[in-house]
Amino acid sequence: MEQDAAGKRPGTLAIVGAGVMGQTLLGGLLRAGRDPGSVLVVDRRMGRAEELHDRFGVRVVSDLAEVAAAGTVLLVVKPQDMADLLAALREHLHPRALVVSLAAGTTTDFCERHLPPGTAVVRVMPNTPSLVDEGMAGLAGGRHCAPEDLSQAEELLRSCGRTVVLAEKHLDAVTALSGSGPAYVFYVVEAMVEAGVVLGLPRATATELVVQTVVGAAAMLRETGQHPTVLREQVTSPAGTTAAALRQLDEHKVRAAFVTAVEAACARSRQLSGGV
Ligand SMILES: NC(=O)C1=CN([C@@H]2O[C@H](COP(=O)(O)OP(=O)(O)OC[C@H]3O[C@@H](n4cnc5c(N)ncnc54)[C@H](O)[C@@H]3O)[C@@H](O)[C@H]2O)C=CC1
Ligand SMILES: O=C(O)[C@@H]1CCC=N1
Repeated sequence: MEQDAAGKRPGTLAIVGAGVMGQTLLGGLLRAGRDPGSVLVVDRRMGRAEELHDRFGVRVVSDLAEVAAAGTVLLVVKPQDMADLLAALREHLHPRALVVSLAAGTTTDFCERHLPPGTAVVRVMPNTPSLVDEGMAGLAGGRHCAPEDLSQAEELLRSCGRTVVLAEKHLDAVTALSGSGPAYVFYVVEAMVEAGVVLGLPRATATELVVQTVVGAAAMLRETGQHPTVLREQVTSPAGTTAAALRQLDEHKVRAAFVTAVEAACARSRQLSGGV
């Protein structure tokens, strides 16, 4: 966001937390053309931060005081670490800083209560396919967040995938669906590969068959725009093999299991807002 001359938001971006998601976002931002010199990475594990310096050429520090130079601060630590981080960050935040939190279950209200009054906060729920620029992120702005702040956060996340802006009350559902979603897909892939091995296929062949099937099915969903039910019916010949398999999935209540699993993830996201 462009501010008046007296209070321009600095262009430097700080990523606090260089774990799985921090590295994923960093990679996406650099692939999208961001200058490594404009990115500062902070992690309390110095060894980890050094790895990222060697790999990406970004500046890496362990001292939160350095974040004061950054106009945009991405918080990518575990939800349980957020309260301590926010308390430590408070005195080091640039007065015009935009804070973008990626912590599951952590509300903008929680962040705002720990930060200087009036701080613009955006809550984001990304997912790991950002690693291959196929991420999906849901975003919601906090109380002091201007439309320009939200656009700035969206632009950051668009460097590695798609974005959707929605009311914060929906972010626990987003967390349960697309945040955790890649794990459900990997779980299904694991189960299908195991089935192939049971049927006597070499594991590598089973894996190739399943991975390409999942990629192909996902591409069909996106490219045809057809409803999944229609696409499923196209595969299901009367009295054929697919019908025999789907009957077993229904008998084992797999569809219902998915609904209750996603509900459990959503409930857990809500619980995390209490810091537990
Ligand atoms: N892994 C995933 O699929 C997704 C994770 N998230 C969210 O992203 C956040 C990070 O998750 P991961 O990257 O998986 O965790 P992680 O454990 O891999 O990384 C967290 C990093 O934060 C660092 N850290 C913790 N406290 C710190 C502090 N006070 N100062 C500096 N560094 C600190 C840790 O040393 C660690 O390197 C979580 O809040 C999670 O809910 C969101 C969407 C997807
Ligand atoms: O499992 C978790 O808590 C995080 C949030 C979404 C994906 N991983």
